[in-house]
Amino acid sequence: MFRQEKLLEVHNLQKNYGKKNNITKALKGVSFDIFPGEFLGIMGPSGSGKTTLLNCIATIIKPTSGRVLLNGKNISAFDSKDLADYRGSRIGYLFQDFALLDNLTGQENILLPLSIHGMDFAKARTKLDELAGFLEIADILNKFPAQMSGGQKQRVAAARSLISEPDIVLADEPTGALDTRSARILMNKLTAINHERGRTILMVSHDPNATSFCSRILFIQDGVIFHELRRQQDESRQKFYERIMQLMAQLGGGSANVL
Ligand SMILES: Nc1ncnc2c1ncn2[C@@H]1O[C@H](COP(=O)(O)OP(=O)(O)OP(=O)(O)O)[C@@H](O)[C@H]1O
Repeated sequence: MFRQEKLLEVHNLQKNYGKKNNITKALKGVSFDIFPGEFLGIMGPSGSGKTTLLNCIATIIKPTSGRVLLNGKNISAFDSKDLADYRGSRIGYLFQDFALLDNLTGQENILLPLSIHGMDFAKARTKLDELAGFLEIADILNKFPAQMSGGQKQRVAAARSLISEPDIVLADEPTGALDTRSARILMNKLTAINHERGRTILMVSHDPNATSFCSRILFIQDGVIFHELRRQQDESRQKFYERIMQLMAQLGGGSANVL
């Protein structure tokens, strides 16, 4: 029988902050797999460990114990060259607050990772033009972040996260700083990146409107994954949203309609 290879494996990840009498156990043994082409959401309330989990996968922070494997390779065993390649090319990162450099234009922000990791200029230019068209940011490429709307900034950040054609895009509350309309535009773009381009996405969010775009959602609370929801084939986003809300009703309230 055909068995799909796992793209990313998270094995029993634990992360403690602080020392001795003042320890916060942010992750208490988190395990899951991501398959190529998935759009996986991680949902959980504030302080449940979502950003900690994403930052361990991105190697921004070091887990206390446990392993993360990309294409079967343990990322904590990478030498400095493999680690630079992993951070620079194999993963793309989308932050809630965009993390654009204020003194660089949109285009310069997008191309920055490539100039650090040395992609061929002509290839980068072609890729930039293609992404700018797709993300509808072609007319703001020469603007500075202060001259862009929140939605435009996040689409520039999305282009930056995709320019190196990473194996996986890690998104941390990418709609958190956006109004409802900009959030929906961004989520539609991320969905198209996933559906039409087959790019794998791991997105953490506490917002059911955002995660209703995902194909599967893991729920985390107090550093532990406790439930999984899978979007059925042909299930509408409204129906999936309602199932997310039903589950969340056990933890708190919410609105019955997608935004
Ligand atoms: N650098 C740190 N030092 C100490 N404790 C931390 C640190 N970073 C996070 N924590 C704690 O770890 C726990 C998990 O935090 P984390 O930021 O991963 O949660 P989150 O689910 O992303 O929350 P939010 O949705 O509010 O961003 C929280 O109790 C938090 O206070």
